[in-house]
Amino acid sequence: MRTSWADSVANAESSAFATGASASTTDTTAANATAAAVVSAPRPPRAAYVPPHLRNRAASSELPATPSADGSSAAKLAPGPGAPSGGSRSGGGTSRDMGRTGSGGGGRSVGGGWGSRSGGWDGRVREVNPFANEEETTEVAFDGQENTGINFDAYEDIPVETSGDNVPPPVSTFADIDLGDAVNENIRRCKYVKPTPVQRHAIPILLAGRDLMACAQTGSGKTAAFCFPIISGIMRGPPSQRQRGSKTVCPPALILSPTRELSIQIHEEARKFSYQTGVRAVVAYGGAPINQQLRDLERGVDILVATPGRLVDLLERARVSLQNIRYLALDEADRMLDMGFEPQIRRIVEQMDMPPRGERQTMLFSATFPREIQIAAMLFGIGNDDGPLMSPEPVTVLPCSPLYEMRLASDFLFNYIFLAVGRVGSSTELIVQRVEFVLEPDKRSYLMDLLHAQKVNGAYGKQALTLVFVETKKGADSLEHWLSMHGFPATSIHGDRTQQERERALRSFKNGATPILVATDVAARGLDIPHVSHVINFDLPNDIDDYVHRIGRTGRAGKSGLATAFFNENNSSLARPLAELMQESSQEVPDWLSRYATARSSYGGRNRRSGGARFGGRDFRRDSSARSGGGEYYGGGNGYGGGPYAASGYGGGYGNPGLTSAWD
Ligand SMILES: Nc1ncnc2c1ncn2[C@@H]1O[C@H](COP(=O)(O)OP(=O)(O)OP(=O)(O)O)[C@@H](O)[C@H]1O
Repeated sequence: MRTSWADSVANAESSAFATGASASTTDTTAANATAAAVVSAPRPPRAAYVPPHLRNRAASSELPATPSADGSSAAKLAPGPGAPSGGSRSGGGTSRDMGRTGSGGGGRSVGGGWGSRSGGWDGRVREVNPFANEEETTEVAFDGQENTGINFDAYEDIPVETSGDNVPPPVSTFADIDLGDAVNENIRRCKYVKPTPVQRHAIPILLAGRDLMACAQTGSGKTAAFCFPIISGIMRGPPSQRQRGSKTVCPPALILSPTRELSIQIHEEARKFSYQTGVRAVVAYGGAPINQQLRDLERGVDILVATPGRLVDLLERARVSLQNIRYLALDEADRMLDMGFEPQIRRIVEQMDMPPRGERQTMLFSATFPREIQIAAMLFGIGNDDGPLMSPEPVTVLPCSPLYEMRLASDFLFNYIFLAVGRVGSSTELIVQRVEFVLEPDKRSYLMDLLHAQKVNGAYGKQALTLVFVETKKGADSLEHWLSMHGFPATSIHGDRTQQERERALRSFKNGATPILVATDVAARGLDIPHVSHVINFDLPNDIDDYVHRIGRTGRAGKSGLATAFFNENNSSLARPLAELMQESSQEVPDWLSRYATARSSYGGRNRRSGGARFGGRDFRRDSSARSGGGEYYGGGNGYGGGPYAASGYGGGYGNPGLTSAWD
């Protein structure tokens, strides 16, 4: 068995080599790049905020060009959100239809059409080239690798489901979407040749101004799927406003994510996508000096990428106002709506000055959505323009119950479109999954065998990174120490490390200095680290969705990867969903795991997110039993405290205070 591990490891790693670097490969971390932007760059002179629509004009106050009559791009998709006619959008901000009606056309005329956006920020604030650092380091670290090995064909036969009213059709190429010359140039710089399936579907939906709940597999390009339409909408929209003399900024777009590192990463991506468009992205997250972030905000912000805790802080200090928000994106949305984040999210979205749903455009993205969130979206108010399909009143809502989480989701969306690329919560077949039965005391020696196999096979180095997930922060420290003592260069990331330490660890992992990263769930979601060829679940999580996100740190952007899990009695509640997931992803399920799964089902054990009967691949507005309020999920009227979810220990993952994920 161990020999087969070694083979798998070797195969996965040579395959990682063979497939080459991802489109945006770099061996510098997002944090590094951020630091480069913030620290190394010469500090630009403080400047008054200049809104995007004015930034690419000559210093003399030119009038906007006459709307272009150029029909050449008329056949292309153009953003719907508030697309103005005649280049002016003022006065249109209050109706429910704000940003909903445009079907293209008028918006492109601002400033004489996309072609006239020469790019660049206001002359007084220098925009650092987000690609410069990357190009340099890419040459050094990944010499000889080009972005040609990305196997996006692997996604081609994935079933796609969309539902909702009047779903805009997907596009086939980036050329089919009128994102503008500057964004197109950035797509080229990113070396994106064609849109991934989630991008093909989501971008037209979002450009049409519709709310969206989108689920697509890890590593399939969701970040660009929500960033491109936001950038494009901002470029075409009204200028961002700020009262003269006020220190409060009012960005038109807010992207929330659950961890600091993910926020940094999204910000880096947004900076690339918006380079020379005049759209300015700023990041704010906890653990870093707030003064620096305040100064950055003062220079102007169109897209604020933030973690919820730090955002609440900024709102309380009145340094940010949400009154002009037109685009709200929740990345890792299911996590953001989970118990741990709920108070902050509800506060941000409902209790501050953010325009209500219907007046802003809301987008929820994740690789996993528990079915309760989908059902909630259906039940409480996103059914259609006339309002909720069902009144929420008859249902008892207990805080800390899944229904509470469901209500939260529904509070955000308006007449949304549901998009599922692949089965909701599924894992890509690009990841080879192995599960080994390993008793607790044997785990370290098994791990050692795996790592030795990698070393022996000669693929141990910069381009073959191994991510080891453990359950606790203490466990992470201890395993890191143990590995280092045994000659394996390792570092760790978890919630007890300072932000500086976390960013340093990530950097040294990414650049291969310490090719083993021991992590808690703080690194489970969203992080896009090139060359992670092996994810080891040293401790399995309690929740199958967490497993999906963890293993999704490998096998990204069409590349293959390997995921190994150590399973024992302590993980028996995960046996069934794990076996199902593996089966669905065409993986070999060991007999002993199937037996565990069967035994577990026979006495009713079930992981809350698995739900046995699957929550996958469909919009729950179509589920008549749910619609009627009866059936499996609403029967009993017990406020969701028990039923299928009780057995799995709801909240046992992130709800466990021992497993802090740094969300601030
Ligand atoms: N159209 C494209 N062509 C080539 N590469 C792409 C394309 N779109 C995205 N990528 C690359 O694919 C990788 C994964 O993208 P991204 O991080 O957005 O995935 P994701 O779906 O958000 O994953 P997760 O669910 O783990 O958060 C990134 O390196 C990104 O640059």
